[in-house]
Amino acid sequence: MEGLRSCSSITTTCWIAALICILAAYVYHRRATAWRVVPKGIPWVPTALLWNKWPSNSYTQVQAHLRDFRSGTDFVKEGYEKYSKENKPFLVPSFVTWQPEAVLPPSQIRWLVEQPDAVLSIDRCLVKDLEFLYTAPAAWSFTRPFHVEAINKLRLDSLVDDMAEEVRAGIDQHWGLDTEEWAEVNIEETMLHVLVRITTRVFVGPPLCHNEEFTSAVASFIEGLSARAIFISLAPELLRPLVAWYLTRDLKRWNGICAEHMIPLVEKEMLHRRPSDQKTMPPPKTLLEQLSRLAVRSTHAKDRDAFSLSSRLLALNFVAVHTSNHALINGLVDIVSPPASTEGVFADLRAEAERVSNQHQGKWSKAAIGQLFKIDSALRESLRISTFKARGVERIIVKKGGVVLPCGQYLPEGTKVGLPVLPIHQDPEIYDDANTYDAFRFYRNPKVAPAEAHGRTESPAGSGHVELINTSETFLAFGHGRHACPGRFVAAYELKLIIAYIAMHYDIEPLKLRPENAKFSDFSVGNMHTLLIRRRKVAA
Ligand code: HEM
Repeated sequence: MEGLRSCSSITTTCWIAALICILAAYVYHRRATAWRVVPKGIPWVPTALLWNKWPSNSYTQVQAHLRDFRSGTDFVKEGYEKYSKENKPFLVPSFVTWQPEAVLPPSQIRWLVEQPDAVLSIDRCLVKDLEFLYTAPAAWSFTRPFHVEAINKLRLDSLVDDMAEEVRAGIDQHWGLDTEEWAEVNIEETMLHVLVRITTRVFVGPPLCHNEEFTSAVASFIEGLSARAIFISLAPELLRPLVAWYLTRDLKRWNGICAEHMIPLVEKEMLHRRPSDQKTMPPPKTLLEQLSRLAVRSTHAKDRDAFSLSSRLLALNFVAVHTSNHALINGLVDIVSPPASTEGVFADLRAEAERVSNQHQGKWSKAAIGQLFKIDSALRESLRISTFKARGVERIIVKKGGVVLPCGQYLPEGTKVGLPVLPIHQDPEIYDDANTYDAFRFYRNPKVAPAEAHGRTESPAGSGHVELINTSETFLAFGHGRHACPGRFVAAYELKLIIAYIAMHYDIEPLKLRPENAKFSDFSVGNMHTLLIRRRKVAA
């Protein structure tokens, strides 16, 4: 009897413990998913799901997020035609973050980019999309995002020589010097290493940028981060810390290797660049020097932490190389595929690069790069038509109580908002023959897009050339407004130098068809594209 009673009291205790665990898990889950805000009163795209229902309940929302994996870009295009043209926002699912996004119409671009950070936050968005709190936690331990200021302050004219040297050494190494045999190269893999070379040269300078242990840790971190971020965001909230701990072990190791190399440099910089020293010191050249100089001015210990600064530099390396690599893969493929390949675009770019290089005695400078108008246009056109993400200029509403859009729609705090970037870039009402890659569209056509008049720079021929780095409401590859990509000037220099070098020194077998990119959610990325290349004999 006594035994039975104690057995039943153990069972009761187990039940109570289980109930407490379930309740705790439920509370944790509710709190952890609270950021996934679903605003009310906005139409969803896709409009037709199973049983023709909008994603109005959890089950149909899960379906929508799953369908986004295959059709994310189509959803944005569908919503653009159906709602954006009527100046209305629409809601799309996301397989990557599982947070719906309110896509605002073009008529609200100005409103979006003019909102202060206390209303719409780009940082919250970046941190969530790349799961930076798990993938690069120390990089976000700061009170002020002065890395943007540091990038803006880079004196690129003093870095052109260094960048050109890395372009030459990197491409020679990865594409080879064989002038007899054609070789097959994977653009993504080879260009990643070239871009890591250039970026580390700009970020940390020599000799560290030539240290193999350091650069291979940087490359591994860059290659490994995105996929891990996606897997972490797919994990159930409850298991996420555990999954993230497991998946980020290598990222932490690579971060540690990089930190070991960077911390002594950061500390040395900070030692020598106290505010009182700064007037007498030569201007900083690398991003590490810029960042350290801004860090010592901060009154917050967090901002001056050397490990956090080195992690921030590594995270920036990821942002810089990852985006530039997509731009470069698409740029190269667009240039050597029809219609550009049948129009002799590559030969035109070669002629321009050789002419400009000869005019400047083979020495690249800010002025010389500024004369590569056709290369500039070919790259901008590729970013227009082959934008690697269909939605962009994304922000999270951080204002307590939410915001009211210019159309009167209320969006609660925590809602993610963005713009239909790809549909705008491919809208025939904005760009003539919008679905065709027209390499010299921005070089020759002064009426390319009326809204782009702002910030336009004229080419010597007065052709109304619109520069790669110009952002506008109709060209959003670098975002637009206050948070437009601060690294686009660096990117423009490196991409133009790379295309010029390739055009001058390599033949590329034209492709018969533009190879398809890999598409998932609203992403469209290079799909291990390969090229047949051969070193030219004639080039000096
Ligand atoms: C072709 C190459 C690149 C592309 C297409 C690109 C694109 C973008 C885009 C679309 C944004 C978001 C803008 C917005 O939401 O308004 C952005 C932000 C940013 N980019 Fe780039 N980027 C490129 C290269 C770089 C490079 C080389 C660097 C660093 C040197 C860099 C650093 C950043 C930073 C720090 C931000 C955040 C800006 C902020 O918080 O205000 N990017 N970039």
